[in-house]
Amino acid sequence: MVPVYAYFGPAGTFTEMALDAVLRRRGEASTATKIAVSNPPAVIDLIRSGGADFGCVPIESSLEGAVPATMDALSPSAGLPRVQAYAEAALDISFTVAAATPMDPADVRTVAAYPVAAGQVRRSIEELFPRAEVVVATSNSGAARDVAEGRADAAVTTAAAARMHELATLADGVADSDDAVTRFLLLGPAGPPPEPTGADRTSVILDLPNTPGSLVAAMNEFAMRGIDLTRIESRPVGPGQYRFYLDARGHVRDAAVGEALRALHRSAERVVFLGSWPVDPQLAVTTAATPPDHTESREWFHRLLSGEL
Ligand SMILES: O=C(O)C(=O)C[C@]1(C(=O)O)C=C[C@@H](O)C=C1
Repeated sequence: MVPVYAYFGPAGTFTEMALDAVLRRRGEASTATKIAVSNPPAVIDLIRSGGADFGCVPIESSLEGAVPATMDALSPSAGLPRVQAYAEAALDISFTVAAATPMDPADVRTVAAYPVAAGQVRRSIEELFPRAEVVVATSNSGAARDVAEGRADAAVTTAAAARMHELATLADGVADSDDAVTRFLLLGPAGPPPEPTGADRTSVILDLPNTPGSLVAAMNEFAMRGIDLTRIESRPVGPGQYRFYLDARGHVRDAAVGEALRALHRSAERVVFLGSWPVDPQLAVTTAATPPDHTESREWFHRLLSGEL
């Protein structure tokens, strides 16, 4: 059976481009069945209910930070199955501003933009369209549809969505920062992680006891084993209470990472394993310290127990 891949749509979003990049890497670009879903939590729900085999969602923008809707949906509430990440894709992000027909920038009064996108182009839009007001769209591709259907004069969108809706490009390569990158995850149901590649990322969600030092202690399980943390986020779960999301360099099958996770399981109220997967080559860092080799110490310990030493 051909796997079904859900993504945050409609067609023409950056999320679809990220999914296409992952499918090309997996050699499935021409065979996969793709279905567009209206928001990231709905993609995750579809995986949990078995309506899709995999799903692609944005997780983090280098300018706007975490995508809260994705983060919250990743943490399963009681009784719901865990989802797991199997791959990531990083995309350089710049936007196309398009209108139904070519028009004078001074005549643009409303610009439809998805809020995460609006945050990445605020200054550029003020400069390009000084008389425009930004109106909310449901996605980057949805912004183009808003223009095609007459709800806004111009859209902050993708080149693909502008083409799909036969819009006229007013500006291309629009971004307040020229090094904006958004990272996307390919999610699926819980299962064995892909083989270690030597440049992997492992991600966990932690519910920690509300006691002094519990977060420091959790981070120290990585630090003391020489494991580099690449991301630390929190999301509120109640007044003054937080859930923590930690990404670490390495694979759960690396002895050091496995030991850190087992230690967290002993001390945390809940550890949700979000997966181990290859880092997108664009984000690979070569300077990180190499974790100490745990194989030798484990063999030493086994020999000690067996009385060989
Ligand atoms: O995939 C899209 O086009 C989206 O609308 C999502 C999204 C995001 O939520 O981060 C993706 C990339 C850009 O950073 C802006 C928006």
